[in-house]
Amino acid sequence: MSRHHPPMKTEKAKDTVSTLKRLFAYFSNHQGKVYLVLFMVVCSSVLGILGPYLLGMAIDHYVGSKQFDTFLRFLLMIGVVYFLYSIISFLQNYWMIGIAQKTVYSMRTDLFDHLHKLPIRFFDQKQHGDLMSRVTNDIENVSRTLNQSVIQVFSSILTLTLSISVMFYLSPFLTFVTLFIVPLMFAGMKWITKRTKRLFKEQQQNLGELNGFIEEAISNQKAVKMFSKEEKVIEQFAEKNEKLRQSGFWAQTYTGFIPKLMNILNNLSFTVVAAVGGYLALKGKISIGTIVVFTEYSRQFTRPLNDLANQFNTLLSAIAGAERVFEIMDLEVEEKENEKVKYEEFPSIKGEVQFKDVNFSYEKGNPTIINTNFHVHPGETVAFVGPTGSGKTTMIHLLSRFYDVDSGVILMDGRPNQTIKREQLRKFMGFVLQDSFIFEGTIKENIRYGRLDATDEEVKEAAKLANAHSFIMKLPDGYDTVLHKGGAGISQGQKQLLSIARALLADPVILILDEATSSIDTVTEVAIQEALQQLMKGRTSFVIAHRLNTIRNADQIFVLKEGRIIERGTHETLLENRGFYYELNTGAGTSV
Ligand SMILES: Nc1ncnc2c1ncn2[C@@H]1O[C@H](COP(=O)(O)OP(=O)(O)OP(=O)(O)O)[C@@H](O)[C@H]1O
Repeated sequence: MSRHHPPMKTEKAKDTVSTLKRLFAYFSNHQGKVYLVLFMVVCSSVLGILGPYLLGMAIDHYVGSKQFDTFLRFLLMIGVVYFLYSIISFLQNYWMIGIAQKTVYSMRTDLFDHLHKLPIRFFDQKQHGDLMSRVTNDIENVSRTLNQSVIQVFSSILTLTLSISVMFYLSPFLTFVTLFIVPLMFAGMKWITKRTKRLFKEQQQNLGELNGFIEEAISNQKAVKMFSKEEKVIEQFAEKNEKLRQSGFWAQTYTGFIPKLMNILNNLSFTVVAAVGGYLALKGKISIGTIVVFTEYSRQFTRPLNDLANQFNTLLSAIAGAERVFEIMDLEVEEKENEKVKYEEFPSIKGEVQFKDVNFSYEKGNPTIINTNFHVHPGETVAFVGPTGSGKTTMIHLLSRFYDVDSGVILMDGRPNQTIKREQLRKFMGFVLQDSFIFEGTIKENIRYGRLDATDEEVKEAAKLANAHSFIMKLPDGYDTVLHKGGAGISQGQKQLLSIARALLADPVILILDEATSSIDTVTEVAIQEALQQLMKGRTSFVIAHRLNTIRNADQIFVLKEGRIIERGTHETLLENRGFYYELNTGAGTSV
């Protein structure tokens, strides 16, 4: 079956407010701590404002009235204020990191859980690297922002409000002079952020695409080498890498403008405040202490604006990341499609399967399975044969409800399969697929995957029935030999024997078998054939058959062509008919 990658769509501008709301909803699970952190932020902001104010008072007492004692008392107070400020700042960050980590932990769990409930259709269409990028990069982005930015944004807003209030109290005129840079800042920031939001999203999208490509290139290394496509792959990689470089370059360049712009405005504000303040002091309108408070605040006050501007970008990229995460979480889960259906409990089934007028298409207007009818009795073996693309794998997809029919019905023991929960349905089914699924773990664990509560003895029993025991015993650690992902280190045939053992252990009522096409040495081939006979015994078996032996033993053969069953019968009757099946067998047509 081929995997289809639709071209990446350019993403629409999304709803920032609702994304933020959803992010905050995650916070509400830790309400107590959030309030505590907010309280601390208030304390640290007040202390941060108090420091310069006290410094101004100290200077006025010293310079103005030469009261050295009071001056010293003020200095001591300043020391205490800054000490408390540091302690509280540390604690607020400590608590915030705790909240942030728990929040992203929940998001990651929710996303991963949701991914597992999504229909196969989604995975068939989505680039895996892009998904990986959402589970890792995007969540990491959110995590980083929550760790650092949220507190900064809050404390910046508070500091701004407080410092402006104190400035007004001290000298409204000088406050207006200080505030003249604010509109300049906003105008500059707006100009920059308008570009950066789009660029950040582009950068993340390009990163997702590149990751997808890398994942594919690495997992298909053999094929790449076999077809000598290294250069082509490197070329494609370079193209995607270049795209990422460009979007990264522009996103970072524009972001880099922000601190520079702030710096210029900062210095400008400082100069103006010093000049106008000095003039007012000379005129006796304000004290030297007030100028000190203003110059301190003008920095205090541009710093939070500065921080806000810096954090704004981090926030934007985190919001873009969160949006991408929520996008996946909003996709409909498999079961939800049929919320209206009343599910029936099925303790067991006999294995009778019926297709009634089944029609199905992956894409509208392009039917893949057309008007299909058949009836399979419990314990029968059915072989699907037909040229490539004729719909054999799709039949398996429908049987296992990876996809649901568009019209018609599939009956299991006489009941529509859509009234059986997928999870339960798949418990009745066992799968032995072309690409034997081997994960990193011991042989024992790999076989036990079929039924997790099986004892060691049962695992061994299944391996014996599957003709796998003897090769396992020849491995250095026997059943405890560790296999690597994909089963590197053991042969194709041995992998198949393991997956047969796994299926035997699961003891399904219905067996789905996608026979491997790869040729295997005769001894292993015989072992596999025997093991399969053992496995199919007494079960309803659906086989995408490639081996003549399997086809010959089938009770019913369905010959598929372009989504229709065009012939059906046993091997002998079909050969006698001298139709399409006969052509396939004699090699006149496409091979089976
Ligand atoms: N996920 C999918 N999305 C869209 N079209 C698909 C998808 N999977 C398969 N198809 C298309 O449906 C048709 C039937 O595919 P299917 O995989 O069932 O064929 P097959 O008989 O199993 O072929 P093969 O012997 O090559 O595995 C093909 O035209 C294929 O391109």
